[in-house]
Amino acid sequence: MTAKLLNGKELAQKKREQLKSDVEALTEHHRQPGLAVILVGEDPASTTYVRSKQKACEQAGIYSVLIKKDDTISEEELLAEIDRLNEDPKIDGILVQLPIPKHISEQAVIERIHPDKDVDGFHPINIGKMMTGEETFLPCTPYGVVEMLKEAKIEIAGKHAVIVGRSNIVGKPVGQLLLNENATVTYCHSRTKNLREMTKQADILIVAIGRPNFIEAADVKPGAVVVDVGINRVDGKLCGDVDFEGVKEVASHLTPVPGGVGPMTITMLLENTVQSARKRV
Ligand SMILES: NC(=O)C1=CN([C@@H]2O[C@H](COP(=O)(O)OP(=O)(O)OC[C@H]3O[C@@H](n4cnc5c(N)ncnc54)[C@H](OP(=O)(O)O)[C@@H]3O)[C@@H](O)[C@H]2O)C=CC1
Ligand SMILES: Nc1nc(=O)c2c([nH]1)NC[C@@H]1CN(c3ccc(C(=O)N[C@@H](CCC(=O)O)C(=O)O)cc3)C=[N+]21
Ligand SMILES: [Mg+2]
Repeated sequence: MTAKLLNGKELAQKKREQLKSDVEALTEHHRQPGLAVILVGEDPASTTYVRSKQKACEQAGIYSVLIKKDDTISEEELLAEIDRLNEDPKIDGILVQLPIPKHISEQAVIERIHPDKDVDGFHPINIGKMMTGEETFLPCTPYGVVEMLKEAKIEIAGKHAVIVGRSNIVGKPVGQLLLNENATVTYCHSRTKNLREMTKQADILIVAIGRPNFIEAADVKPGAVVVDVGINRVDGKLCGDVDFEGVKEVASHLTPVPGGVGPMTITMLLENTVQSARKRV
């Protein structure tokens, strides 16, 4: 068996074309959507991601500002910057690139962003709305994963989804979104016993741990849908948390890294920004 590729890059491109015309219409009739990205420090991976977000905004016609801060910035100064953007009428979305330096509270920063400009979907109010199924900004990576499954017409309702990883930005919310779509959800993490027995029971397996090639063919049920969220650099090359070559022989569908979930994350950020602009007019 050879898995069908879930091509995130292609779907991301298609969605960005649609967004581009939505942005044109908004700009013409109301106002150009705007995104502010705050980057603290000079971590090379973060710098690269932020650059791709900016490039994507530019291509879609979204106004974007990058606010670069030294990694010695105080929490107070960073919060004051967020206050300023909360008030700025040109800005519909605010994103603080994570991780941030340890002397600044991540929770304080996330909670300072006005929930109506929280295009990452990380604010507790928006997380609460996601849990109760109210309309809100959905976290970009989980949102992108669900969009990819829907595009491929993969049935979610009634399926057993196993999530490996329970971070606030990926694992927990992706499980919640799949639950909202009526999947039966199991979470696995670093304290899970017999993890590889669990993953073998998944109809839909989502892996987000940051361990290169952790999930192997023997951990996957034949015919399962496998979504690899992991981004790892090994000898200067990108790879996921799933052993692509092995798993593609047992899975029915599989995301590549790069070109899978990553480009969808950025596209859903653009979507959330446009959604925010629309609500503001
Ligand atoms: N493609 C994309 O758009 C995105 C990709 N990523 C990538 O996804 C990966 C995960 O990111 P993120 O969620 O932020 O990571 P975190 O480091 O915040 O969380 C990792 C999670 O994986 C669990 N874990 C770690 N090692 C193991 C193990 N050996 N067995 C079982 N569980 C384990 C941890 O368990 P515990 O809670 O018990 O510690 C934790 O829940 C990274 O590679 C990251 O780069 C992240 C965001 C977006
Ligand atoms: N506030 C905040 N919001 C985030 O959404 C956020 C964050 N902080 N911190 C870091 C993680 C990681 N993340 C990625 C986005 C795009 C790709 C992506 O485009 N990946 C490409 C490859 C990129 C490359 O070549 O390095 C791909 O998979 O094809 C990856 C990872 C968003 N994150
Ligand atoms: Mg994390």
